[in-house]
Amino acid sequence: MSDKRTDYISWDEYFMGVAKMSALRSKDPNTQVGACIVSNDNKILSMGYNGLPRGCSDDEFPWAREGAPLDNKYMYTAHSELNAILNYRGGSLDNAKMYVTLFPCNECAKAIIQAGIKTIVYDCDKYADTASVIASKRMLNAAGVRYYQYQRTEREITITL
Ligand SMILES: O=c1ccn([C@H]2C[C@H](O)[C@@H](COP(=O)(O)O)O2)c(=O)[nH]1
Ligand SMILES: [Zn+2]
Repeated sequence: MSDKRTDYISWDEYFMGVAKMSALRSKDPNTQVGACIVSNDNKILSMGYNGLPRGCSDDEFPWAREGAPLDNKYMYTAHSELNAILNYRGGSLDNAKMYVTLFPCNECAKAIIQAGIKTIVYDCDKYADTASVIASKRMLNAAGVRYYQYQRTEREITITL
């Protein structure tokens, strides 16, 4: 009889866990988003989280949600999905899968489609009623990108760092 552990995490828990861990790097006070791109043979290819572009100080640019366009975060934040795509230093992302903690917006959907990613596994869809997410789903459907919601297992993991 084998002594193999049986309570190891599943692939989905592993990759969504990595996406959630990446999100912890975000400085956004309201919504932290993490993404993890995975190959067909379950290799992690890249990761990303929402944050300011290189050279743009986290302390100098605004994090507010409200106010004039130049005084809130939306003009400046690079989204986690785009960062994960841009962080990839290998060849092609054709047929890869993306695990992401928030459903991708329309701009990220464009980048995902153009990168050749074919599957999205998302956790939260809190902006489902917005034009951005409706447009995103319309483009993903047209482009044949499959997406489905991560099924939470409610497993809790404590990591001492
Ligand atoms: O596809 C997406 C959509 C949004 N984000 C980031 C951009 C912002 O930093 C937050 C959203 O902030 P709210 O305060 O919830 O409006 O999420 C992303 O990374 N990817
Ligand atoms: Zn986006």
